[in-house]
Amino acid sequence: MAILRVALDVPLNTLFDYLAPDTEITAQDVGARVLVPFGRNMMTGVIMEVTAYSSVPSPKLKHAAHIFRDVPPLPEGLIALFRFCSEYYHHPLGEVVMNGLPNRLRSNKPFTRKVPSACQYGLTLTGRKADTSIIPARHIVKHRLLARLRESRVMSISDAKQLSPRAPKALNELITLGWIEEIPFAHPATPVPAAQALQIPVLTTDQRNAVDVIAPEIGEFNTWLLHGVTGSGKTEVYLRLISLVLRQARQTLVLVPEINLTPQLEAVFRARFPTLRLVSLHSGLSPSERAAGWLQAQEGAAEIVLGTRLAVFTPLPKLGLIIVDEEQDASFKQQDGLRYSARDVAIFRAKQAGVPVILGSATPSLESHYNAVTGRYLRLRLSSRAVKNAALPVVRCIDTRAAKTKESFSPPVISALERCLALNQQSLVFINRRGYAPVLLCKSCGWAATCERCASRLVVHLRDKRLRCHHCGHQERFPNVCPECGDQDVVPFGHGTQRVEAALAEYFPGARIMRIDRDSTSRKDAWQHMLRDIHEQRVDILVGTQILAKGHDFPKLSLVSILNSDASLFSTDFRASERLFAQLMQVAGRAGRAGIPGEVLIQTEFPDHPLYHALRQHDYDLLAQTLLEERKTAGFPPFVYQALLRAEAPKIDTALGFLTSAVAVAKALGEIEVFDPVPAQMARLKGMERAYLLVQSGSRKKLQAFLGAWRTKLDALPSRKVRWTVDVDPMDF
Ligand SMILES: Nc1ncnc2c1ncn2[C@@H]1O[C@H](COP(=O)(O)OP(=O)(O)OP(=O)(O)O)[C@@H](O)[C@H]1O
Ligand SMILES: [Zn+2]
Repeated sequence: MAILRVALDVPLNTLFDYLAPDTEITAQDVGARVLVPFGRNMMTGVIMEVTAYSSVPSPKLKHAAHIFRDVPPLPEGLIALFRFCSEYYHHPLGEVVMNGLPNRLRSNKPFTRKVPSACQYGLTLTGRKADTSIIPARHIVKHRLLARLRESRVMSISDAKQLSPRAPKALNELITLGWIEEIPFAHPATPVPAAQALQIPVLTTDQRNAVDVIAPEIGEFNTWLLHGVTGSGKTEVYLRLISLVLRQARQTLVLVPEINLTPQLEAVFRARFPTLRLVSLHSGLSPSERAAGWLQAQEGAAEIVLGTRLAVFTPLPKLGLIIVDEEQDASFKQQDGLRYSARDVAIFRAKQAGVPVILGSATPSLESHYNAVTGRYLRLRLSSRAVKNAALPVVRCIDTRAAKTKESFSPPVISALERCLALNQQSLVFINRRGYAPVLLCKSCGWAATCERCASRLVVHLRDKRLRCHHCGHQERFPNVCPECGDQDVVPFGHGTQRVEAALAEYFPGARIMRIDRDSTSRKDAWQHMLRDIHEQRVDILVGTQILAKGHDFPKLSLVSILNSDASLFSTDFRASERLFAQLMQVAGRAGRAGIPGEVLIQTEFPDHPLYHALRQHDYDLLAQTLLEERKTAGFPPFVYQALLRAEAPKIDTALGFLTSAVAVAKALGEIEVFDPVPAQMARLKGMERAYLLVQSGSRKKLQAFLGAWRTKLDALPSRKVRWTVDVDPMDF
């Protein structure tokens, strides 16, 4: 009887053998989900191999209970991708595979497909060209449907029923005729910016060049770095390339760092390709929506899959192109479980499929920049703004040692905001801290409210009178008196978005102010409404965190004020400068994108810092070169390859003890640089004490070989009460 080798969601680096439940097992069943007994429970896994032999003695082998044939098995390419991730990230294969599936497909129940309620109809190419007079005039409903579709391009079933109760029947007949097709995807509620909806712009010279260089190579693997200044029209380059891929009837995968960027991009794609079949995949979907989108991708029906990092594991049988927008963004890296970088997995995937991958950014990561310098990636530049007469904004530093701030605002920033209001233009105030104030302090004894489960301060949320931990979500009521000394003088200290919003309301009572951070956008659809209000100019001043910093295109926005970013200038994290620069360049890049001159004001006590200097000059290359030299001297990535062994335990000594044994094992394996175990920067998180151990090498191959051998030894170490994981190419320490 055939043996199934099954991947299960358990932290053991092995597959599990089961006897097949029936005799009709073939190699075709590789990739199918299967229900198996595991311990005392039943679990759903994925069949990775079908073989004739097992090393498990046959009396011990159990029968698998059931093979799900409700959806097609995972394609070979996806299984290969999972294997690659398991090997490269040294993470158990079963967890990798199951983590890559939508939740609904991980459950022990078969998947039943709901007919998508938001099904849409559109004209096919034949339908668009057809001579409607061949349909008899008495078929009024059909004529009405066709006329309506010529006008609005798509309609839902309820739109159709409004035309006539007989519309569903007429639609079906037109589908049979090949004039109309079903587009089983919901359309966004986001407004399409009018200019984009109507006309296709003439490419700028830089855009033309980028398209002309990439287009002939569209059938081949290459990593392209599309390095274009903010507002240079990278999206238009994507659109032109996507249209080539659509013509070949192949699929495009588009990855963005933030869920908030999906509606805008989705609207742009739909405006350009009205009958496009697009699915969005991100964490904001219900489990069945996500599973439905995933299956449409797997069936090849979705022409574009647009999503956040998890979308990199979508099955795409006809993959033709991958785009990673804002490739430098840290949110492409998963920070728990399988700690993968969606950008790096995307590159592997493109290579595997023999298709190009485009990394787009105004501020490429130093790794990608270095890869372009050394020729591993092919760089294309877009060096000016795309819109006629739009120039990069003027960036100025306001020295707050001279221009003292009041409630976060210096006089020059206040006057600039005033001018902007008077001109009826929009402005953006950037502060990278949500909540009202980052700390609650007792002025009498110096007590500060801290989280009981994390090594962090509690953030003051004044509106709901609560203190919140931004790391674990813990909340508590506001104390009326200091719990330490009983004094009543407990006050919020420092500034967050809510406090800045309140201060602005005092400064400008007549202005329409909108705060945009994770708190204000958490309600479903909130962001869509906010976007519309911004586009339709029902907002004067935006106050926001990094959510607002990247990717957005708000034509009426002319002023960006950055309130306080000095703290990151002197961080101990070697990536801090790179990140700060990217973030500020991105946020500055929101100003003056559509021809109104843009201005950026940075409040700082260190106006002479090289980072601000580079920012004023819009000189990415200069800063990148300086940072690369620093990294080279210090022996940091991209000149070395790193991995962290992370350990957590209820007591820090337990975690450090485990890591100390790991050091001994590592040193015995040799040929690798091994550092001392240290407590993590956030030493306590969610009640666990955390520490890590860094290993690195100048050769990725050597590091990989070492990690393979090390892992096996680590598995054998006593590790009671310790949870540990390997983090390859770590981003945070
Ligand atoms: N060839 C063109 N002619 C005129 N306008 C254009 C052209 N290409 C793009 N645009 C417009 O330029 C604006 C900026 O484009 P886009 O948002 O793609 O920039 P970007 O390169 O992605 O910038 P960022 O990195 O800041 O997100 C958009 O409003 C877009 O419609
Ligand atoms: Zn906490």
